[in-house]
Amino acid sequence: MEPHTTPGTAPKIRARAVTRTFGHGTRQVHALGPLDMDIQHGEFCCIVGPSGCGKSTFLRIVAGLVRPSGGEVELRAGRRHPAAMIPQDYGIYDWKTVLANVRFGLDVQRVPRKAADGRARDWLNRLGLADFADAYPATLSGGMRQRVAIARALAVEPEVLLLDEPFAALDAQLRTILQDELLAVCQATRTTALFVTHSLEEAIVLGDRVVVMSARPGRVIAERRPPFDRPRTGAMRRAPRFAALQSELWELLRAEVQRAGAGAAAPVDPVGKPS
Ligand SMILES: Nc1ncnc2c1ncn2[C@@H]1O[C@H](COP(=O)(O)OP(=O)(O)OP(=O)(O)O)[C@@H](O)[C@H]1O
Repeated sequence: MEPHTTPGTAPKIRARAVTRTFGHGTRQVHALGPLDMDIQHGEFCCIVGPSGCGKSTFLRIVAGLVRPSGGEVELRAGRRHPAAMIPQDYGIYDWKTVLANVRFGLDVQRVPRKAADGRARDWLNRLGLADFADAYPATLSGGMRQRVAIARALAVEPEVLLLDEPFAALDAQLRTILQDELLAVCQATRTTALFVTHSLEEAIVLGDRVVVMSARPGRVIAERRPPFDRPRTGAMRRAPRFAALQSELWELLRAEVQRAGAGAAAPVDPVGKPS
């Protein structure tokens, strides 16, 4: 299986010895690291790990929202096509229309209004929201709000997409639909993506690579490459190799949670396995 990456080029994201602590003195929490990670151009990299191990912290460091306490992160994205983040709570603005939300990043980039509207409408079309351009987010379902967040992030044509459990609040059916949509879009645009999830199924469906983190402070303890060719379709979920990899990842995480003791919570998910 070949990941849809460009070989021989410098990594799009390069993290070296990244650590982060929060608080001071006896209240200090060592949240992350030291962590090393390279994410290649066009790669879709999923991160799984016990709850509280520092996944979101790492993503926020890559996004430039949190400073690392030690080490460094290099993100190679141009000013015209920056990194875009989709946070857990979608981060859409309730006082703006759907169209204005999707156009938001383009307004920040000072793209002229007509062009920005055109691009925003194009993404609304692609994500099935064309009829809701003038609606306000409060009138939308959770899945539609999530689509708005995806459309807003993709409208700036980011070179790097950072996603923090974007589908966590959705029901299983909608989650599957949006996974497939995200997969299709990222494959078509060859966007580099770093995706944090608690769901092993989601990680295998979407990832060229699944990185497993230790309990807090999170470090990389394993990585696996789902053995499925691209373009992938949702049908891969029924392949025996899919279930085998899901079980393998589950065992890795279970062992890590046991090693770390009761302080670390197991991930949710594998069908047929305890959560
Ligand atoms: N701003 C903060 N101030 C203090 N502690 C923080 C802060 N942000 C994160 N932490 C702590 O750092 C640790 C890692 O948190 P983080 O949210 O990165 O974990 P996570 O792996 O994303 O967790 P989950 O899977 O449950 O979402 C946790 O112990 C958390 O309480």
